[in-house]
Amino acid sequence: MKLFAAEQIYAADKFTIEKQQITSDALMEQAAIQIFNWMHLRMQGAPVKIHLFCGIGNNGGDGMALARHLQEHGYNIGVHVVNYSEKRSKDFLINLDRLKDRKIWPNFIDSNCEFPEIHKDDIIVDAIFGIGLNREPSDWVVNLIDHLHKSEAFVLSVDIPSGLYTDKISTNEKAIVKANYVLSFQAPKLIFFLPDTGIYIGQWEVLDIGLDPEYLSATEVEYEIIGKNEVLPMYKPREKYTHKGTYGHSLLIGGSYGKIGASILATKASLKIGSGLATAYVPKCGYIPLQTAVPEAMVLTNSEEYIADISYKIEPNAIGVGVGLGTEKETVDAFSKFLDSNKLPLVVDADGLNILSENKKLLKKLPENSILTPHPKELERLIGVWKGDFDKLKKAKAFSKKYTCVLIIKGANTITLFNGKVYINTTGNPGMATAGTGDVLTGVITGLMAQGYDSLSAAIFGVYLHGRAGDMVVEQVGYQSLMASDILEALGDAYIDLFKVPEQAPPQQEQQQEEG
Ligand SMILES: NC(=O)C1=CN([C@@H]2O[C@H](COP(=O)(O)OP(=O)(O)OC[C@H]3O[C@@H](n4cnc5c(N)ncnc54)[C@H](O)[C@@H]3O)[C@@H](O)[C@H]2O)[C@@H](O)CC1
Ligand SMILES: Nc1ncnc2c1ncn2[C@@H]1O[C@H](COP(=O)(O)OP(=O)(O)O)[C@@H](O)[C@H]1O
Ligand SMILES: [K+]
Repeated sequence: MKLFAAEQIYAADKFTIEKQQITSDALMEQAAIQIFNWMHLRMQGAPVKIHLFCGIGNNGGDGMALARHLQEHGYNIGVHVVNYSEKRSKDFLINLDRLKDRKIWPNFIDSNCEFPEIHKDDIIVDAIFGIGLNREPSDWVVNLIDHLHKSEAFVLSVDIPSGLYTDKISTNEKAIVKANYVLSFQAPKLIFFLPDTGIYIGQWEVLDIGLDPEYLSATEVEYEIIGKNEVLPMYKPREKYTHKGTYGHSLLIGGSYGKIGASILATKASLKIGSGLATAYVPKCGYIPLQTAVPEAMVLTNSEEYIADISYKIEPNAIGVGVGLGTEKETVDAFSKFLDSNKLPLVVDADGLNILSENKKLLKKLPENSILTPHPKELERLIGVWKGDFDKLKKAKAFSKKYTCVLIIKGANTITLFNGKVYINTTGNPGMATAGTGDVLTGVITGLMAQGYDSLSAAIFGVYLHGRAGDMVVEQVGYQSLMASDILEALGDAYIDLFKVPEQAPPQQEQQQEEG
């Protein structure tokens, strides 16, 4: 799914208004009706007090229009205009008049006013700022936001939590509304998926407000979120008259004394994801553990406790290097020598990345389209420290461009970057924050490349399947007990799940379930 920049949303807005020959307030009305329907379906006329805090721009306009619909359906509302500027938008004013026509007199709040009392069982609709925020809110608005938080009432934010910019990090975290739920118009926003800003969003949902679909599909974007719909077209089915040679040979280079488990996990993952053959290249101390733990794999050994040379006579189709590798001087030299002769794009993880960070000149030896899979600390060693997520993305993009590599930034919402584009994964959960899950990912991606997936597809699809396996297995084992081996076991389920159509309960039924 595409993630649009604020300017692209404004442009789509303008295009839709012209094409459909409607007024901008008609579009606002559509947006407000969508929010109203969402609330009405869930609240069914419940007499809960709803406080609507509306700014003076179009986000506030949405709030005013929503207030009118709520009032018409008998809801118990309080409308507060957060009067932070004299420059009120045209559609805000139209909706303010429509409220007044219905004898609803909003309470105007400015720097000198007392804030309204809010009970913790009330509902707050946050329509203070939307995607138009362009400077830090005044102190009294920050105080108001603090007042909203102190009430502990449920916060429903319109479009985005007020106080978040769409393209930079706020300097004042107190100026940002913490939303329990965000109803976002037309498409989710990038900030929902980044660690610095995602913390302000409990849950989110997209409401279709009718922006022109053709315009949106023709609009090129930098950011995309990856779910089942995006990965399904990548899937390569298995044909009847094929054999193990058809599905490639994965080579996993890594392991050192005390870290042989990493090689076991990665090697096993490459087979589990469908590689026809797999070879583990490990120091001799890994021979018996590997042959025992993964009888399906072949094992090549070198040296005793860590790898001191990388040479082999096999012809792998994909190579993953780095898990449990260690950073001994001889290992570094072996890796460097290996890079001189190797032509295959690599999957580099863990100590492979640490060696690259310590010896940046080696980066130039990476074949084009290699995949680097750093977690945030490894990324920092590669690209240096960053100031906030947007700076991180900028630096990561520049790095991926400079070395023509696919960069996978692991974490909640793992981000894959390549060729100036950014793909944000939607699977995975905090249960996966546990030893060895990254090793499994390395094996998964290597195994996909062995089967002929190009680097970018292997990265995006691998990250998706790895996270999906984590999501499926966490339902059985729980967050705390999830271990990397559990993800391995669930990889098959993640494949099968690709072809399951989600069961959608009709709204009526959904309602009954919620009540029951
Ligand atoms: N195409 C869409 O997605 C639609 C968007 N709509 C709404 O329109 C919103 C955007 O509206 P606006 O562009 O009017 O902007 P906002 O309502 O987000 O911001 C309010 C206005 O205040 C000014 N401002 C920004 N930061 C300020 C600050 N710190 N202190 C004082 N004033 C400040 C800005 O210049 C802006 O015009 C969206 O978030 C959404 O809620 C809807 O009305 C329907 C259509
Ligand atoms: N909070 C989280 N939510 C979703 N996925 C997570 C979370 N924490 C970690 N992960 C995933 O788990 C894996 C951890 O990899 P890594 O840090 O390299 O672990 P290790 O080195 O122990 O194998 C990555 O794929 C990452 O995306
Ligand atoms: K808002």
